[in-house]
Amino acid sequence: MTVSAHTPLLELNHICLSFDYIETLSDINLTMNEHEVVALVGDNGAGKSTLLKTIVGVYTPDTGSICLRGENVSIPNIKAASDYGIAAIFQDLSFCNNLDIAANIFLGQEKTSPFTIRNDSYMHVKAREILSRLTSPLSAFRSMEGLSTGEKQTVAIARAMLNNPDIILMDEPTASLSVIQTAQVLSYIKELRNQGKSILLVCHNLPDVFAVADRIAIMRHGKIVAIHHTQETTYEQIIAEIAGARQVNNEFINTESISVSHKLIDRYN
Ligand SMILES: Nc1ncnc2c1ncn2[C@@H]1O[C@H](COP(=O)(O)OP(=O)(O)OP(=O)(O)O)[C@@H](O)[C@H]1O
Repeated sequence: MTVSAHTPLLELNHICLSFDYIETLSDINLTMNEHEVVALVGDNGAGKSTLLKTIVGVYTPDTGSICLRGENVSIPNIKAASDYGIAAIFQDLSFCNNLDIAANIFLGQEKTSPFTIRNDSYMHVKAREILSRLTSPLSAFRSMEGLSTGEKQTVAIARAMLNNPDIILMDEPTASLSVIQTAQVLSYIKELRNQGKSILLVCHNLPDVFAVADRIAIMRHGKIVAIHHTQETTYEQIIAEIAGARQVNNEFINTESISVSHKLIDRYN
């Protein structure tokens, strides 16, 4: 297939996945382009994390296909995803607190010299390079012990950058961060987009979503129910779609539960 300027970097076509006969992902269609941040929003249990895990091969879709630059690919596991240039940062960040930042960036992918001696100097140079690409002031020599949650998130992003992926999937990277730490992580996301990366961002916090996303995809009950360009939508519309409302005469009428919609509007106001 010829790759044109319009061929999406990543394309999910009719992805379906069930757990114990319960459909968790239902006919998911989504594209991502280079230089793009796509936010995936939805209430708890909508299927956002499951979708990220399906893209990187933790789960195999029952039906549907994944295309990279127009080519159908099979991604059986996270290693294969990495080989295809897709990295993921999940919510449960795991680190070795007794090691420094460089060693944690290389965790499981340590660079060795002849005689399998760990090549610490290479790992520090490379870790410094990745951190500076993110514009992070963290030193690769610092111990993980005592890092703040925001600094740990920075190390997780740096670790995802190790194999220079084209696509980075992030599951709630700003959850439980302070205002300043959140701003820092959002600035890294923008920086990665400027470098041409494509980012799929699961995020509950709508101000964060509106701050960085180019497009917003709304998931409800395992389906993508709408996709908007960020500049062409509003908080109210996104909240209404998360809750399952529909617009009648410029008002959002909740077809599923009026109280869910009000609760969400209260949460974000
Ligand atoms: N391995 C699994 N086995 C069975 N059910 C699962 C599995 N993983 C997820 N589910 C179910 O799939 C549904 C979607 O879960 P998922 O974690 O993807 O939602 P989410 O939108 O990411 O929610 P949250 O915002 O709470 O993380 C939930 O009902 C969940 O219980």
